[in-house]
Amino acid sequence: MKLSSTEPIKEEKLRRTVKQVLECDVTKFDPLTFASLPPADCLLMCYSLVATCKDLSTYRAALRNFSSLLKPGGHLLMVTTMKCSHFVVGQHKFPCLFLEKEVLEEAVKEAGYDILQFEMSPTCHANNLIEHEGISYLLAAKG
Ligand SMILES: C[S@@+](CC[C@H](N)C(=O)[O-])C[C@H]1O[C@@H](n2cnc3c(N)ncnc32)[C@H](O)[C@@H]1O
Repeated sequence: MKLSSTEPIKEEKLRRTVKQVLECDVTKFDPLTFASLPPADCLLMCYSLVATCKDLSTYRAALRNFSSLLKPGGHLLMVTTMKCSHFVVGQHKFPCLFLEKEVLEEAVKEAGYDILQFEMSPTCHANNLIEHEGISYLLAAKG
């Protein structure tokens, strides 16, 4: 992979900004088992829940568990591969939760959020390691 000339600067900035790395298990009612943090202003979830949850009820529960880390009025920013059936890592093929826009929005609302913005990009990852139809960007506020 070729890095752009701004990558070292971005990496340095990120390393300065990140203060702590914590273990998190979204399948647990209390996802940060070994730590206690004040409620966050913002949560960022990228490509994780569809890869982690085997069905919709697990997905809904994980979203609720994860959201317990956010303060009321705080923001959730979620990036999701849409209509994804599987992804490949090395020799292994993993199933992915197949999500459509309406189902995703319903799950987010059910977890106690007001959706502020939802955008779909038809852009797909340019390789055959993942089968999907676009990427969604969702911004929501916790009620
Ligand atoms: C497809 S990767 C996305 C990684 C990263 N967020 C990114 O954007 O590149 C899915 C991630 O979900 C994490 N994961 C799997 N099970 C999890 C769980 N129960 N709780 C929290 N994260 C989990 C994996 O460790 C992995 O990093």
